Formats: sequence, structure tokens, C-alpha cells
Amino acid sequence: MSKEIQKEEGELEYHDILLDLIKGQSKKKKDALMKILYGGECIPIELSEKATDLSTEHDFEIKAFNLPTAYEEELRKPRKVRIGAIQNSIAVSTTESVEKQRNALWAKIEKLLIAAGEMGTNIICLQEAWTMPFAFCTREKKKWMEFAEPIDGPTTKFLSKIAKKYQMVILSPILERDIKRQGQIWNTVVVIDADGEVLGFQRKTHIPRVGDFNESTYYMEGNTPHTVFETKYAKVGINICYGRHFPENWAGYGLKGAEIVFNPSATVGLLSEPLWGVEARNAAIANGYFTVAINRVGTEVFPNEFTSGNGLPSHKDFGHFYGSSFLTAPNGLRTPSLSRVRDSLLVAEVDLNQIRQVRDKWCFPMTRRLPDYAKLFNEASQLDWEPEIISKSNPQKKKK
Ligand SMILES: NC(=O)NCCC(=O)O
Repeated sequence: MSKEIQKEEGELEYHDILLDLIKGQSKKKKDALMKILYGGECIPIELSEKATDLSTEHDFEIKAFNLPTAYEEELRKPRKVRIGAIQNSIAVSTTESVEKQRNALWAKIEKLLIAAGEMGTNIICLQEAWTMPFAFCTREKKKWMEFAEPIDGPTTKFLSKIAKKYQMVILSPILERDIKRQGQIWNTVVVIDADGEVLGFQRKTHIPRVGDFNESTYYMEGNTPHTVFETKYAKVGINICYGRHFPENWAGYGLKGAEIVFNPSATVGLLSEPLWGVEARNAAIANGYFTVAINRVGTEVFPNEFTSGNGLPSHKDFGHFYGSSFLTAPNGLRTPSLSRVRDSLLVAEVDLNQIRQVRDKWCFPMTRRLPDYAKLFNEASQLDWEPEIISKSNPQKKKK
């Protein structure tokens, strides 16, 4: 679908419209508005010539920023890291062969990864199930299950070469074929370290049953909760899509030492867009780490009609995946969003020292009440548990 038609169909660049409105204000008002809305302003980074050429030739957007939010310390040197995110539409029609669809996505993503490498990106994450259309709405198994591959399968082999060439950590969300468990399927992110070697994997632990997101037809809740990976540049965690709705889930990654938590996702405007800018940003603030929210873009039309089971007419697509990927720092400063309709690369330079600086300032790790939460969560997880509500018929007993 052409960009013009997409825009006509209401898939407008709302974020750019908002920023243009703000830019038109006086400096004082603009600074105040940016502080309220985005926590301040990120400083654009000049794009490398090669990255610019690639983005022009292959029609994708690049937004690159420096987030100058850490102060210089006397004893610790800055820990500057360039963090990347890629959002993309599918490359060919869903009616094409599995191999043609996957190869076309490899070819498309290779250009954005090279641009990221040319921009000196250290760690980059792709979108959820990036090697295929998000076919989990169809409930069909034929064709779509053939996109599944082992953790060390062809996609990982393809990415390892790029990771090694650019010394770039690549987080690759795929549909995993678990060859050790009779070929069971998982929604999995493969962690490829900067030397091109597979460091490990994180499986999606929260599986949606909302709208057309019929993922429970394909895979179970994953068995690798809150895994944190010590990559060459930083300790990273991966919270896959639907897991972003659970603040306690984000907390788990922080408790286990993550410095950056990526949220590779696939979600559509009619369902989640009002929530999108809130959840990952709040997680960064509450847990004192960096978060990167990544969503795919485009409308993916499938050969056969399907229904959401909500009485509405059957249809052939989810609606519009609205992209809008962004990064947030521990103090709540966030980058502008990537496009709502275009293939895009985000590069953000940060100083990981800011994590400890913000935690020292706000004292959240010191003042949070983990024993209280642990007691409550443990009680609430018992099937026979009932919340106690104080009322006239159940007066509060004075603590001894
Ligand atoms: N991919 C996925 O989990 N989507 C669920 C819908 C949402 O959480 O926005």
C-alpha cells in the first residue's frame, strides 16, 4: 500500500503533527511543553553518509539522538552505548511462498542493520516475529508454522555475520521450533553477542488472548522468566510485547540486573495505541533502567477471512500496526517516536552511568517494599485466596 494511501486512510504521522505544533511555540513554551510531554529534548545525531544513502536508496527512516542525561563522575568513566531499534512492514504479499517472504524480509532488514552498524550502534533489537507476517490472527497452522526455525537456524546464521562484522549485539525475535521438545513452537528472542555467537534466548512469557491476537493457538507461556544477558556492552533483558502490560513483570528484569530492557512488539492502533507511550516509559522510570519499545508497521492482509469472535464481521487483517518505536531513559526522558507508517531505524546514544545516578537520587531500590509485595503476591497466587476488605461488617483489627 503506498504511503500516500496510508496517510489518506488515517495512518497519519500524529507524533510529527504534535511536535510541529510544539515547535511553533516560543522557546520558553516549547521547552516547557517538551519537558511535560517527553521529559525534555533529545539532541539529534548527524547521520553517517552511508546510513543516509542506504535510507534514501531503500526508503526507510532513520532517527538518531543523543540523550545527555548523565552527569560526569569523578571515579567512573562514562559508559556510552548506542542502542538501536528497527521497525518494519512485511516485504512481499502474504500469498507468496514462505521462503520468498522470509528472504525478502532478510534482504530488507539487512539494509537497516548495515545502516545501524554504520552509525556505530552497539546493541539493536528487531520487532517481534520479524521474519514473518504476524499471522497468529488467522488461527491457521498450514504455511505459517513453516516460518518456525531452531534458535541456531538460518535466520541466526544470517544475522551472526552482520553482528560480527559490526561488533553489534543483535536481538532477533523469531518463531522458534524447539527441536528438543518434539518440535514445539515458542515466541522467542535469540540473543546474538557482538562476536556473532549466540549468548542465549528469551521466550515470550505473557501470551495474549485479546482481539485477533490468537497466539495461544500456537505457543504456550515461555519458561525463561526475566532472563538477563551480559552482552559485550550492557546487561539486557527482553520483555516480549504483551508482557509490557504488567509492571511487576518489568520489575523482574530490574531486580535481576538488567540495564536495558527491550520490548519487541506487534500491536495495532485500535487496540493499544493510547497505552503505547505509557507502559515502557513508566517501566524505565519505576525500575531505573532504559527501555526500548519496538512495534511493527503496516497492514498485513491474509488470504482467508477470520473473526475475533466478538460478533463483528470477519476480516482479512488486524488493522494498522502503528510502529511508533521509542527509547526511554531512567529519568523519564524519551526519544521522539519513529514513524507510524514507515520502515525505520532508531539510534540513541546513552550513558549507562545514569542508571545508578537516578537510583541514588530517587532511592526507589531502597524504599520499595519488596517483602510486602512478596507476601501479598504469594498470598494472592493461592487459588483459595480472597482479598480482605475492611467494612462495617469486617472492622479493622488493631495490629498488636
Ligand atoms: N503481540 C502481542 O502480544 N500483541 C498483544 C496485543 C497488545 O498487547 O497490544
